[in-house]
Amino acid sequence: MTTPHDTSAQTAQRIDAMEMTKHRRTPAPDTPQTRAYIRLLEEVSNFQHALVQANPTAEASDELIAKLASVRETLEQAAVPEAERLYARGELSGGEMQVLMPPLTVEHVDDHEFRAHTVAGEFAMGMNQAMHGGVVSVLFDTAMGRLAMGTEMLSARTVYLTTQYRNITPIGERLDLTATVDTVEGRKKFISGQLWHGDTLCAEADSLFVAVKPGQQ
Ligand SMILES: CCCCCCCC(=O)SCCNC(=O)CCNC(=O)[C@H](O)C(C)(C)COP(=O)(O)OP(=O)(O)OC[C@H]1O[C@@H](n2cnc3c(N)ncnc32)[C@H](O)[C@@H]1OP(=O)(O)O
Repeated sequence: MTTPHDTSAQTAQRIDAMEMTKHRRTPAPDTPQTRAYIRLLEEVSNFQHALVQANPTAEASDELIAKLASVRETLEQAAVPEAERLYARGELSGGEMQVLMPPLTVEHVDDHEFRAHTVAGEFAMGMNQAMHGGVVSVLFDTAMGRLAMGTEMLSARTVYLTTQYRNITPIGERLDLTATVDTVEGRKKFISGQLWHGDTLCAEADSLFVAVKPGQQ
Protein backbone atom coordinates (compact mmCIF):
# COMPACT_ATOMS: atom_id res chain seq x y z
CA MET A 1 0.00 0.00 0.00
CA THR A 2 1.19 3.54 -0.78
CA THR A 3 0.22 6.05 1.90
CA PRO A 4 0.61 9.83 1.68
CA HIS A 5 3.71 9.42 3.86
CA ASP A 6 5.32 6.65 1.82
CA THR A 7 7.24 8.58 -0.84
CA SER A 8 9.51 5.77 -2.06
CA ALA A 9 7.02 4.33 -4.57
CA GLN A 10 5.96 7.81 -5.67
CA THR A 11 9.58 8.86 -6.27
CA ALA A 12 10.15 5.79 -8.42
CA GLN A 13 7.13 6.76 -10.56
CA ARG A 14 8.18 10.35 -11.27
CA ILE A 15 8.59 11.20 -14.92
CA ASP A 16 9.07 14.35 -16.98
CA ALA A 17 6.21 16.80 -16.19
CA MET A 18 5.35 17.29 -19.87
CA GLU A 19 5.16 13.54 -20.52
CA MET A 20 2.94 13.15 -17.48
CA THR A 21 0.71 16.01 -18.67
CA LYS A 22 0.30 14.39 -22.09
CA HIS A 23 -0.78 11.17 -20.40
CA ARG A 24 -3.12 12.87 -17.92
CA ARG A 25 -4.81 15.01 -20.56
CA THR A 26 -5.44 12.05 -22.88
CA PRO A 27 -9.02 10.88 -22.29
CA ALA A 28 -9.24 7.44 -20.75
CA PRO A 29 -10.18 4.82 -23.37
CA ASP A 30 -13.93 4.20 -23.67
CA THR A 31 -13.97 0.66 -22.31
CA PRO A 32 -16.25 -1.23 -19.91
CA GLN A 33 -13.45 -0.84 -17.31
CA THR A 34 -13.41 2.98 -17.69
CA ARG A 35 -17.21 3.22 -17.64
CA ALA A 36 -17.35 1.07 -14.50
CA TYR A 37 -14.61 3.22 -12.89
CA ILE A 38 -16.65 6.39 -13.61
CA ARG A 39 -19.68 4.75 -11.95
CA LEU A 40 -17.45 3.92 -8.98
CA LEU A 41 -16.34 7.57 -8.68
CA GLU A 42 -19.98 8.71 -8.89
CA GLU A 43 -20.79 6.39 -6.00
CA VAL A 44 -17.79 7.72 -4.03
CA SER A 45 -19.06 11.24 -4.66
CA ASN A 46 -22.57 10.25 -3.50
CA PHE A 47 -20.94 8.67 -0.46
CA GLN A 48 -19.10 11.92 0.35
CA HIS A 49 -22.35 13.90 0.28
CA ALA A 50 -24.17 11.31 2.41
CA LEU A 51 -21.25 11.31 4.87
CA VAL A 52 -21.55 15.07 5.35
CA GLN A 53 -25.30 14.84 5.95
CA ALA A 54 -25.38 11.87 8.37
CA ASN A 55 -25.01 11.56 12.14
CA PRO A 56 -24.55 7.77 12.38
CA THR A 57 -24.69 6.07 15.76
CA ALA A 58 -21.38 4.83 17.19
CA GLU A 59 -22.38 1.25 16.22
CA ALA A 60 -23.25 2.31 12.68
CA SER A 61 -19.91 4.15 12.37
CA ASP A 62 -18.02 1.04 13.49
CA GLU A 63 -19.92 -1.07 10.93
CA LEU A 64 -19.13 1.45 8.21
CA ILE A 65 -15.45 1.52 9.16
CA ALA A 66 -15.24 -2.28 8.79
CA LYS A 67 -16.98 -2.15 5.39
CA LEU A 68 -14.79 0.71 4.19
CA ALA A 69 -11.62 -1.09 5.29
CA SER A 70 -12.69 -4.08 3.20
CA VAL A 71 -13.36 -1.85 0.17
CA ARG A 72 -9.99 -0.11 0.64
CA GLU A 73 -8.19 -3.47 0.66
CA THR A 74 -9.86 -4.39 -2.65
CA LEU A 75 -8.65 -1.12 -4.17
CA GLU A 76 -5.12 -1.53 -2.79
CA GLN A 77 -4.86 -4.86 -4.55
CA ALA A 78 -5.64 -3.10 -7.87
CA ALA A 79 -3.13 -0.21 -7.36
CA VAL A 80 -0.99 0.81 -10.38
CA PRO A 81 1.69 3.51 -10.92
CA GLU A 82 0.42 7.05 -11.58
CA ALA A 83 1.16 6.93 -15.33
CA GLU A 84 -1.19 3.93 -15.74
CA ARG A 85 -4.13 5.25 -13.75
CA LEU A 86 -7.61 6.15 -14.98
CA TYR A 87 -8.11 8.69 -12.17
CA ALA A 88 -8.28 12.35 -13.30
CA ARG A 89 -7.60 11.47 -16.93
CA GLY A 90 -8.97 13.82 -19.60
CA GLU A 91 -8.80 17.37 -20.76
CA LEU A 92 -9.86 18.98 -17.48
CA SER A 93 -8.30 16.53 -15.10
CA GLY A 94 -11.44 14.62 -16.00
CA GLY A 95 -14.43 16.50 -14.53
CA GLU A 96 -16.16 13.14 -14.05
CA MET A 97 -12.91 11.29 -13.35
CA GLN A 98 -11.94 12.87 -10.03
CA VAL A 99 -13.49 13.56 -6.63
CA LEU A 100 -11.31 16.50 -5.57
CA MET A 101 -13.84 19.18 -6.46
CA PRO A 102 -17.33 19.70 -7.88
CA PRO A 103 -17.38 18.55 -11.50
CA LEU A 104 -16.86 21.38 -13.98
CA THR A 105 -18.82 21.30 -17.24
CA VAL A 106 -16.71 23.15 -19.81
CA GLU A 107 -18.61 25.28 -22.31
CA HIS A 108 -15.66 26.88 -24.09
CA VAL A 109 -11.88 26.95 -23.97
CA ASP A 110 -9.34 28.43 -26.38
CA ASP A 111 -6.05 30.31 -25.92
CA HIS A 112 -7.74 33.41 -24.47
CA GLU A 113 -10.92 32.47 -22.67
CA PHE A 114 -12.41 29.69 -20.53
CA ARG A 115 -16.07 29.25 -19.57
CA ALA A 116 -17.60 26.49 -17.46
CA HIS A 117 -20.35 25.86 -14.93
CA THR A 118 -20.81 23.65 -11.91
CA VAL A 119 -23.28 22.73 -9.18
CA ALA A 120 -21.60 21.79 -5.89
CA GLY A 121 -22.93 19.28 -3.37
CA GLU A 122 -22.61 19.58 0.39
CA PHE A 123 -19.22 17.86 0.45
CA ALA A 124 -17.87 21.18 -0.92
CA MET A 125 -19.52 23.19 1.85
CA GLY A 126 -17.68 25.18 4.51
CA MET A 127 -20.79 25.89 6.57
CA ASN A 128 -24.23 27.45 6.33
CA GLN A 129 -24.75 26.28 2.70
CA ALA A 130 -21.71 28.29 1.55
CA MET A 131 -18.86 26.75 -0.43
CA HIS A 132 -15.56 26.24 1.39
CA GLY A 133 -13.09 28.96 0.35
CA GLY A 134 -10.43 26.39 -0.53
CA VAL A 135 -12.84 24.72 -2.95
CA VAL A 136 -13.47 28.08 -4.62
CA SER A 137 -9.71 28.42 -5.12
CA VAL A 138 -9.33 24.87 -6.47
CA LEU A 139 -12.04 25.66 -9.04
CA PHE A 140 -10.10 28.76 -10.09
CA ASP A 141 -6.79 26.86 -10.18
CA THR A 142 -8.28 24.20 -12.44
CA ALA A 143 -10.05 26.64 -14.77
CA MET A 144 -7.07 28.98 -15.04
CA GLY A 145 -4.61 26.09 -15.30
CA ARG A 146 -6.60 24.62 -18.17
CA LEU A 147 -6.68 28.01 -19.88
CA ALA A 148 -2.90 28.40 -19.38
CA MET A 149 -2.42 25.10 -21.22
CA GLY A 150 -4.29 26.58 -24.20
CA THR A 151 -5.20 24.76 -27.38
CA GLU A 152 -1.77 23.13 -27.52
CA MET A 153 -2.25 21.67 -24.02
CA LEU A 154 1.21 22.78 -22.86
CA SER A 155 2.00 21.85 -19.27
CA ALA A 156 1.87 24.90 -16.97
CA ARG A 157 2.09 25.41 -13.22
CA THR A 158 0.51 27.88 -10.85
CA VAL A 159 3.12 30.34 -9.58
CA TYR A 160 0.54 32.29 -7.58
CA LEU A 161 -3.22 32.45 -7.30
CA THR A 162 -4.94 35.21 -5.32
CA THR A 163 -8.65 34.80 -4.58
CA GLN A 164 -10.92 37.63 -3.47
CA TYR A 165 -14.15 36.41 -1.86
CA ARG A 166 -16.90 38.92 -2.68
CA ASN A 167 -20.13 37.09 -1.74
CA ILE A 168 -21.13 33.69 -0.36
CA THR A 169 -20.82 30.97 -3.03
CA PRO A 170 -24.00 28.87 -2.72
CA ILE A 171 -24.15 25.08 -2.59
CA GLY A 172 -26.66 23.31 -4.85
CA GLU A 173 -27.02 26.21 -7.30
CA ARG A 174 -25.58 26.69 -10.77
CA LEU A 175 -22.32 28.66 -10.70
CA ASP A 176 -20.61 30.11 -13.77
CA LEU A 177 -16.82 30.25 -13.94
CA THR A 178 -14.93 32.38 -16.44
CA ALA A 179 -11.22 33.03 -16.95
CA THR A 180 -9.29 35.25 -19.35
CA VAL A 181 -5.63 35.49 -20.33
CA ASP A 182 -4.74 39.13 -19.67
CA THR A 183 -1.03 39.14 -20.61
CA VAL A 184 1.48 36.70 -22.08
CA GLU A 185 5.23 37.23 -21.45
CA GLY A 186 7.30 34.36 -22.77
CA ARG A 187 6.56 31.32 -20.57
CA LYS A 188 4.35 33.42 -18.29
CA LYS A 189 0.58 33.86 -18.55
CA PHE A 190 -1.24 36.29 -16.27
CA ILE A 191 -4.82 35.09 -15.95
CA SER A 192 -7.87 36.50 -14.17
CA GLY A 193 -11.15 34.77 -13.38
CA GLN A 194 -14.62 35.25 -11.91
CA LEU A 195 -17.10 32.94 -10.23
CA TRP A 196 -20.73 34.00 -10.64
CA HIS A 197 -24.09 32.94 -9.16
CA GLY A 198 -26.47 34.52 -11.66
CA ASP A 199 -25.65 38.25 -11.56
CA THR A 200 -23.85 37.99 -8.22
CA LEU A 201 -20.05 37.96 -8.27
CA CYS A 202 -19.09 35.34 -5.66
CA ALA A 203 -15.31 35.49 -6.08
CA GLU A 204 -12.60 36.67 -8.41
CA ALA A 205 -8.98 35.67 -8.75
CA ASP A 206 -5.77 36.61 -10.48
CA SER A 207 -2.90 34.31 -11.14
CA LEU A 208 0.41 33.68 -12.85
CA PHE A 209 1.04 30.39 -14.65
CA VAL A 210 4.44 29.42 -16.04
CA ALA A 211 4.93 26.80 -18.77
CA VAL A 212 7.23 24.05 -17.53
CA LYS A 213 10.57 23.49 -19.23
CA PRO A 214 11.47 20.14 -20.86
CA GLY A 215 12.89 17.79 -18.25
CA GLN A 216 11.29 19.71 -15.37
CA GLN A 217 9.85 17.50 -12.66
C1 LIG B 1 -6.51 20.87 -16.58
C2 LIG B 1 -6.29 21.08 -15.10
C3 LIG B 1 -5.19 22.08 -14.84
C4 LIG B 1 -4.89 22.14 -13.40
C5 LIG B 1 -3.71 23.09 -13.21
C6 LIG B 1 -3.25 23.05 -11.78
C7 LIG B 1 -1.92 23.72 -11.77
C8 LIG B 1 -1.30 23.56 -10.43
O1 LIG B 1 -1.96 23.63 -9.43
S1 LIG B 1 0.36 23.27 -10.36
C9 LIG B 1 0.64 22.99 -8.63
C10 LIG B 1 0.92 24.27 -7.88
N1 LIG B 1 2.10 24.88 -8.38
C11 LIG B 1 3.33 24.39 -8.10
O2 LIG B 1 3.50 23.41 -7.42
C12 LIG B 1 4.48 25.15 -8.72
C13 LIG B 1 5.75 24.98 -7.90
N2 LIG B 1 6.78 25.80 -8.49
C14 LIG B 1 7.52 25.36 -9.54
O3 LIG B 1 7.40 24.21 -9.96
C15 LIG B 1 8.43 26.34 -10.16
O4 LIG B 1 8.65 27.43 -9.29
C16 LIG B 1 7.88 26.86 -11.51
C17 LIG B 1 7.85 25.72 -12.53
C18 LIG B 1 6.45 27.42 -11.36
C19 LIG B 1 8.73 27.98 -12.03
O5 LIG B 1 10.08 27.56 -11.93
P1 LIG B 1 11.13 27.96 -13.07
O6 LIG B 1 10.72 27.27 -14.33
O7 LIG B 1 12.47 27.68 -12.55
O8 LIG B 1 10.80 29.46 -13.28
P2 LIG B 1 11.52 30.79 -12.76
O9 LIG B 1 12.60 31.05 -13.77
O10 LIG B 1 11.86 30.76 -11.31
O11 LIG B 1 10.31 31.80 -12.93
C20 LIG B 1 9.67 31.94 -14.19
C21 LIG B 1 9.21 33.36 -14.31
O12 LIG B 1 8.18 33.60 -13.32
C22 LIG B 1 8.52 34.72 -12.50
N3 LIG B 1 8.04 34.47 -11.16
C23 LIG B 1 8.32 33.40 -10.37
N4 LIG B 1 7.64 33.50 -9.21
C24 LIG B 1 6.93 34.67 -9.28
C25 LIG B 1 6.04 35.34 -8.41
N5 LIG B 1 5.68 34.83 -7.21
N6 LIG B 1 5.49 36.50 -8.81
C26 LIG B 1 5.79 37.03 -10.02
N7 LIG B 1 6.63 36.44 -10.91
C27 LIG B 1 7.19 35.28 -10.53
C28 LIG B 1 10.06 34.76 -12.55
O13 LIG B 1 10.53 36.06 -12.26
C29 LIG B 1 10.32 34.38 -14.00
O14 LIG B 1 10.04 35.50 -14.83
P3 LIG B 1 10.99 35.82 -16.10
O15 LIG B 1 10.91 34.57 -16.99
O16 LIG B 1 10.39 37.03 -16.72
O17 LIG B 1 12.37 36.02 -15.55
